[in-house]
This record gives sequence, structure tokens and C-alpha cells, in this order.
Amino acid sequence: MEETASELPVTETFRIDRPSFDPATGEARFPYRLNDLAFTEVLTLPRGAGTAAAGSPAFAKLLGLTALVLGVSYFKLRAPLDITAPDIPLTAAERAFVIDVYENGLGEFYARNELTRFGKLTLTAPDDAEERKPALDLPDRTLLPIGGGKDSLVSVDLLTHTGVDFTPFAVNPKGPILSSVEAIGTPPLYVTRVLDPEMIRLGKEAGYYNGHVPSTAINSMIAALCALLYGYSQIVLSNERSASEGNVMFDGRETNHQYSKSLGFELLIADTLANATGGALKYFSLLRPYSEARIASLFTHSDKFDAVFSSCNRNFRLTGNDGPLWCGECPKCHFVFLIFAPFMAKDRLLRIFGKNLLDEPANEQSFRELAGLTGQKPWECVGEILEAAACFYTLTRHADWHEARIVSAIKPDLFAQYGEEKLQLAMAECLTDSRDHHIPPALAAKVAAYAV
Ligand SMILES: CC(=O)N[C@H]1[C@@H](OP(=O)(O)OP(=O)(O)OC[C@H]2O[C@@H](n3ccc(=O)[nH]c3=O)[C@H](O)[C@@H]2O)O[C@H](CO)[C@@H](O)[C@@H]1O[C@H](C)C(=O)N[C@@H](C)C(=O)N[C@@H](CCC(=O)O)C(=O)O
Ligand SMILES: Nc1ncnc2c1ncn2[C@@H]1O[C@H](COP(=O)(O)OP(=O)(O)OP(=O)(O)O)[C@@H](O)[C@H]1O
Repeated sequence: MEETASELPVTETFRIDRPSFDPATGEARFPYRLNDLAFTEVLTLPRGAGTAAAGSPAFAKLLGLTALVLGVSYFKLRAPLDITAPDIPLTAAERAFVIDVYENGLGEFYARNELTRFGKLTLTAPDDAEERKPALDLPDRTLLPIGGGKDSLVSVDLLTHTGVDFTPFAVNPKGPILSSVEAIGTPPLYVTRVLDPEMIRLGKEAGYYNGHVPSTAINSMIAALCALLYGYSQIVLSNERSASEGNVMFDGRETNHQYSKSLGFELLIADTLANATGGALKYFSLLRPYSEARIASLFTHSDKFDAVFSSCNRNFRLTGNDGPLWCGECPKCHFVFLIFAPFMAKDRLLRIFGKNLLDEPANEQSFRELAGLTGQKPWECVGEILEAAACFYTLTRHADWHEARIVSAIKPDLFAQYGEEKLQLAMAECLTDSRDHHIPPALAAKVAAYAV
């Protein structure tokens, strides 16, 4: 559906109503209205939440903010300019946070649907003048969201070896999330999330838009509700530094498929959660210092999860996955194979993927896109272009890989485009940890000492 400026939906409105939570059933309900359509999203949290925590002003605040963030799935059907939340008071900083979710969090959605929304959205909600709420008392415990792929499992290893106990957390766990948590062996905290089926149906109909939503922002707000209810003082994400690189420029801004995994968003949500809890709830990514290549090298230290993990997103569709753990066809499978290859024994890598993805000519175009030799960076959860190019460079000099079909096929263009010196420097950079992170200093020092 194409849209011209004169057709912008100025008379349409998206309304976010007051959400509710019943501690007896663990059910949270989030009602929305898009013009004359009504939707409800439902979360089911584990029962047994303290009623005191559920009745606190801080929980009401986080429930309201969660309603705003979860709203993106319904808003995107028409993407109107006006958003209202008549019963959810917001501070100035919270407004900026919500607008960021609806602008940059939906950046890929706008770019792919050719919708210009940056700087045009209005959010009408009552004012909350109290920017910083009173301090809550939360026990010193860690909630660790698990995605079923290599990243959060590297965090499992880092926390385990630095003596930090944690509870694995997941929203709608399935496939590799369930099997990885079983291998971790620590009782998890799981939340069931049911999107309104009418929204899913309309997303496939003419007259409605569809596209990507910022899933990490959504999962993080749900984790924050659980932190308050079940008593956790920190939520530890596993977002790599490579996630901050965008895909394309659109409507005057860089759009990023992984926006809500970026450092910029981490700072915004961390501030929002801290202000809502008087500083009691911390949020940071343990893997922010690392490139994807460095994370891959850290993953090789243990083979505990080899048979159960997968980074392939086909596993995480709402309806599940009836194919193999690694499809071997998508850009994410290709990227993960590429970054493991320099660091992992070849037979182990082939066992994990079930085949050699660098020997299949059909994959060449996809690998070229990952390394920036053609097209654009794929709309997928993949690392930086230069990082992929640097990994390819390493493989051109690697006894096990230099003769692989795709490595030999792209070598001339790789060298011509980047030059050897730039590729060598890029690899060195990938393996150098960044100090641009927000891990509490004592933990950062312990992790740095372990992750040599
Ligand atoms: C699993 C997956 O990657 N799904 C993306 C895919 O959706 P698809 O239609 O193939 O399957 P479903 O996920 O089952 O979605 C069905 C419809 O429901 C809509 N929907 C889904 C979840 C939601 O929270 N809200 C929704 O409205 C969805 O739009 C479908 O119409 O393609 C979609 C369009 O590009 C993507 O939006 C789906 O991505 C999921 C929301 C998802 O969870 N993806 C994560 C694996 C992901 O991409 N993570 C990124 C981080 C993104 C971020 O900013 O945090 C990453 O790991 O880098
Ligand atoms: N279903 C989920 N429930 C809760 N948190 C999730 C879920 N899926 C992903 N996450 C969180 O978001 C982070 C980013 O997801 P992502 O898919 O990039 O990571 P991963 O699965 O750990 O590793 P990989 O990048 O190899 O897939 C995860 O590390 C995890 O912290």
C-alpha cells in the first residue's frame, strides 16, 4: 500500500487504554482502539506475585509504560499520526521514550512500507510531574532473558563463571529457548503472551500495513513487570555492540532492524526503568563490549549447548517451527556460520549446522550482502558489514576454509573493495572489547578478567 503526503491519516487515531493486572490469575490485559477497531493483548505471568508489589504505584507505572510499548503491534496496522493514552500519565522523559519506540523502534516498518512518520507523531497523555519516583526495595537478584541463540548463552557462561546467580526468563518460550533453559538447569520464569488474533488477521488484509516491531523493547518491558512482582534488581540483556549499526537511511534517519537492541535504546529504557523505581531496577547488556565475532569466539569455550541452541529466527514464529533447528537458508544462519568459522573446529561447526553453508553456491548472494559486496545489509539480526568482511578475510587465510567455494568466489571482490590492511584492522577491532557499555563496574571487571 503506497501513501502520499496528502493521504496521511490525520483523522485516524490510535488509543491506548488503561491496562489491568489480576495477581490471583497472573493475567495482565492491554486494551487498544484503532479508529473503530478494538483489540486486547493478554499476558499470563506466573501466579504467586505479591499483592503488595502488584498494588504499588511503581507497578502501575510500569504496567502503563508496557501498554504503550506493546501497542506498536496494533498501531502499525494503520500507523496514524495521533496516539492517545487518556488514562496513562507520563513524565516528559517517558514521553520521549515512548515516541522513540514508535519512531525508531518501528523504523524498519516505516522504511519498508515507505511511510514518513519521523517527527510527525503526537502523543497525548496526562502529565505526570514527578520525574523520579521514590526508591523501591528490590532484592539483589538477576533476571536473564534467554533468546535460544548464542548471545544469551554466552551471558549464561559469563555470569556462571563470575559467580552471579540468575533466573532464566523468556516470553513465549519455544524450541531452542526451552531446550537451552533445560540445559542451563536453573528454574526459569516464563510469560505467555497472546497477541489479539484479529490484529494478526488484519495484518494480512488489503488496507492494512504489516511489518517488523521492536521485539526486545517488548520483551524487556515484560521482564520489568516480572522484576517488580517477583523481586529482581537487575535485568541483564545480551545485546552485542554490533546491534547498534543500522541498515539503510530512510526519511532522514538511519533505520535499524535491531533498534531496540542498540546502545542508544539501552540507555533510554534503562533510564526509564530507573526513574520509575527510584533507581532500584537496573537494566544493561552484558555483551555490549563485544562484537558478534568476539561473542562467537567466547561461545566456543563450551560445547554444552551445541545440540540445543539456535540463532535461526524461524524457530521463533508465533506458530512455531516444523523445520530443522538451523534452516541454513536465511541471512542469520549464514552470518552465524560465517562468524563461528574462524574460531570453531570445523567438524564441530558442521555438526551444529548439519551442512557446510560456505560450500553451497546458492548462498553466495546472501554472503555477499552480509559482507557489503552487493545490495544492502539484510533486514535481519546480523552483525556489522565490516565485521562479516573481516571474518571472510580470516577465512581466505585459514587452512580449513580457504578453498570453500564461497570463500574463493568472493575473495577477489573482497580484496578489491576493502584492501588487506583495512580487513586486518577490522578483524583486530572486532576482537578488541569496547568500553562503551553500562555494566556495573565490579561485574564488568570480573567479566573482563574471565573473558580473556
Ligand atoms: C520470528 C520472526 O523473526 N518473526 C518476524 C517475521 O514475522 P513472521 O510473519 O514470519 O512470523 P511471526 O513472528 O509469527 O509474526 C506473525 C505476525 O505477527 C506480527 N507480530 C509478531 C510479533 C509481535 O510482537 N507483534 C506483531 O505484530 C508480525 O508482524 C506478523 O505479521 O517478520 C515480521 C515482519 O518483518 C517481524 O516483525 C517478525 O519479528 C518478530 C516480531 C520477532 O520477534 N523478531 C525477533 C526474532 C527479532 O527480529 N529480533 C531482533 C531484534 C529486534 C529489536 O529491535 O529488538 C534481533 O534479534 O535482532
Ligand atoms: N522470547 C524471548 N523472551 C525473552 N527475551 C528474549 C526472547 N528472545 C530474545 N530475548 C532477549 O533478547 C536478546 C536478543 O535476542 P537475540 O535473538 O539477538 O539473541 P540470542 O537468541 O541470545 O542470540 P542470537 O543473536 O544468536 O540469536 C537475547 O539475548 C535475550 O536477552
